[in-house]
Amino acid sequence: MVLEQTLAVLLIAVALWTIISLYTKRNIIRFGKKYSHYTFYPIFGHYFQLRNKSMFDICINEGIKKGFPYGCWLGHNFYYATDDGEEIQTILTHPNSWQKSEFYNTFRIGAWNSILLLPEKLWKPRRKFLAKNFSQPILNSYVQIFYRNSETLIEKLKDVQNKNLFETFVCYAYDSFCETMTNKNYNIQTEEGSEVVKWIDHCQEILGDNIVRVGSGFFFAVLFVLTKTPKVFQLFKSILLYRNFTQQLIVDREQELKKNIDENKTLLDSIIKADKKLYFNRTIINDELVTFTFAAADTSGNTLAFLSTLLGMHPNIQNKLYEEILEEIGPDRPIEASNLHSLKYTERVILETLRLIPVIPTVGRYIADDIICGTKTIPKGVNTVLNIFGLHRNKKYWTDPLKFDPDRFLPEEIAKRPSYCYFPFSIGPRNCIGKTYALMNLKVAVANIVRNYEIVSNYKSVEEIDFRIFMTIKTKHNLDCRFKPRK
Ligand code: HEM
Repeated sequence: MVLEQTLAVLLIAVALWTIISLYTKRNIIRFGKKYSHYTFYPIFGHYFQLRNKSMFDICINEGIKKGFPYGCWLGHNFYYATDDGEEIQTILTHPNSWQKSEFYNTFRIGAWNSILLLPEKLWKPRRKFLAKNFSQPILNSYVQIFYRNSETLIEKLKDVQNKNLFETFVCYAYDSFCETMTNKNYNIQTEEGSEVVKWIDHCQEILGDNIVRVGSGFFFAVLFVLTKTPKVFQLFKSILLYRNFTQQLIVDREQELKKNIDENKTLLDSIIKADKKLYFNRTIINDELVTFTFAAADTSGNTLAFLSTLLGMHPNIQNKLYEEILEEIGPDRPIEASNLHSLKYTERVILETLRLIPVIPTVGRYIADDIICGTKTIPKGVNTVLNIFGLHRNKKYWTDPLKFDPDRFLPEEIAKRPSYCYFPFSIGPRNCIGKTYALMNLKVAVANIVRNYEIVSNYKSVEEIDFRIFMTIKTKHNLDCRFKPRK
């Protein structure tokens, strides 16, 4: 009797929730009809049609196959995906879209309270405070750290051959970033530390493969926990191990600061010493460090793996790059901050890599109030998926988009196209805080790799590369990319 009554109450509650939710979302349902290709079921949305699809399928492949813009319902959350530059620019710079799309909530499992996810009011002071640590003189002082770690990378590349390419480069990026944070080298490239990279990759793979199950709302997330318990266990284990690693960085640095109270050199120092209104406990400091280490290292490391492969596929571009590096720096001189500005071709190669394979392929914003985009009004409550990957390959803006051509970034070529067709670091208030840091780090690594190795790859086209994504982009297979010592 009690069971029957409980079930009846539950059913009534679900029915009521469904009716209220559908009523409050009636504008979105009307809007969504124009863009979705599947039948919408109350409670489930497009769960049945999409549940086995990965994040890459949903955010990118669906749009490529069926055309952008398109929409889908994950439970009662509607997602609108676009690859139109003007729309993307309007949304990213609009005051009604400060908040991140619902799918970012999956990131909360690892870092609840970081700059990436904070609501506008809390985000503003934190961003202002953190941005001070990215001034040009501070970044210049990091170049010797990048260079020292790139020397270790050169050694590691001797025996990387095809396998673990992402791991090798991401480890380099972790070593660099952790040292700029703590003034200490964690030897992630050479010691057991590379486990850190495996844990974070594991989390991305599980979440990327199960995004529909995890991102369709509370009921489906519970269903995911119940039906995929071993995966959930692995996910939480990896997150915990990763958080322990970043926690150790904080403890180590705090001890250093106790020995020398005047020291205040790094971003982590300023977070540790910050006004307690910004970072009021150790958990929040760790949330920030989890976000920063991941945002800095996974992005830069994956970009280096793709850039090397693209150079291997294009020997002419590689030779031109090699000539610039020999001319501007020489075959074995240490790379210094003053060298970086003159590496113009190197910069074009990096920018073109980030066009063809943007390491953060989509960003998302929640529409807090109606936004007018040209002739269309995107209603309040829509989650947008702003498809940087699609934008960077959109034929409306790029001729022969799959061709790797760094000269697209010559100043005269940039002037010919609209400013809104290239956003690898996003734009607007919540753009990448580490853009200059990333470009400097990448330049040092690329210059050192190319003057030491000739890179070879057998791919004929980027279409041979099969991608997978969660927050960042990787591949489903090892990349075909080999490094032959130049001397
Ligand atoms: C190739 C390298 C990189 C690329 C392509 C990249 C790209 C991006 C993009 C597209 C966003 C916007 C994300 C969103 O809207 O949800 C972002 C945000 C962010 N990036 Fe980067 N990033 C790179 C490297 C870095 C580095 C080196 C750092 C740190 C030193 C960093 C720290 C961050 C942080 C903290 C945010 C969140 C900013 C905020 O919400 O205020 N990134 N990045």
